[in-house]
Amino acid sequence: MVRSSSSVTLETLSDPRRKIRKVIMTTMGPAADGKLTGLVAATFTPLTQHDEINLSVIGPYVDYLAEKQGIKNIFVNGTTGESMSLTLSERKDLAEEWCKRAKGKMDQVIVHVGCLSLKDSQELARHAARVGAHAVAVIAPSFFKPKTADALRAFLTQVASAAPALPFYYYHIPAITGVNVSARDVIEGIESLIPSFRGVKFSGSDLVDFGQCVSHRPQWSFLYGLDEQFLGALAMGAHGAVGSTYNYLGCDVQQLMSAFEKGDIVQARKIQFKIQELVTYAIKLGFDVGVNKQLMIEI
Ligand SMILES: CC(=O)N[C@H](C=O)[C@@H](O)[C@H](O)[C@H](O)CO
Ligand SMILES: CC(=O)C(=O)O
Repeated sequence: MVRSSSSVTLETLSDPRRKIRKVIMTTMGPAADGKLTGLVAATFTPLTQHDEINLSVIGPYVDYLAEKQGIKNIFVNGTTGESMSLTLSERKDLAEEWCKRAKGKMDQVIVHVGCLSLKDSQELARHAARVGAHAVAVIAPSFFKPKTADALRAFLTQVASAAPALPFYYYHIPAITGVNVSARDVIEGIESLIPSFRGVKFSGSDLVDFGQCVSHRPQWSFLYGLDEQFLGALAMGAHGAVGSTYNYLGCDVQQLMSAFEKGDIVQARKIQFKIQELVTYAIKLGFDVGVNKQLMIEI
């Protein structure tokens, strides 16, 4: 199993030298109707030095995100969480621990349950509902790929049917899945198949597709997933963002959103440029989850 080489440890998460930054809440706070908005941190999976999942870090990790990064929502077992390299039982243990520890501290815990196997995805969706997740998200299967929007909708529909009471999000990440069906095509008529459908975590670079999703159903949540061009997505009407860098740049991006909302585009751009520089630097280091975990430790 290939997993990230560095792990987030209890010590690094509670390092007293870590600068305590002021938590800035923006007007993109929790919506009264439960609509998912604002920043969502895509959490890392803490591992021990022996490559076992390290559940003991999750409690302090939640506190750190809430208190030091102003994060109110988490997306667990996603790309950043290395879900596709974990076993089903590890994913279940992690989902349960995140939900337990986030109770009363986070507004929403979204559990990614996508797998190559439909049955595994359904099992994880049922489990997420049982352990108190607020929502589930599903990525397109990427070995035998759905070639049409219909085929992808059919897969998503069957997963959603295993947890019909939970809000459901499609996780669009074409660069990794190789499934290049536009998100706008995927969401066409999806509410009649998945009544619990609530939006898309959009980790593609195509802002035309993104804009067309937002304009099609502005009442759903369209959350952007390329942290380095979030400002472009905000201009297209993004309701928030899900990303790995919000683990350590949460406060900075809250400021970016506040600046955008106030119309201070120069300030918003300044913060976005900084994030672009950081991501470009990380790419030069061979940006993978291991490098990303290291950034969280060092920043
Ligand atoms: C592939 C991947 O991990 N994407 C993340 C979420 O979708 C992003 O948060 C990126 O880590 C981030 O945009 C930096 O490229
Ligand atoms: C960024 C994100 O959403 C993920 O890691 O799944």
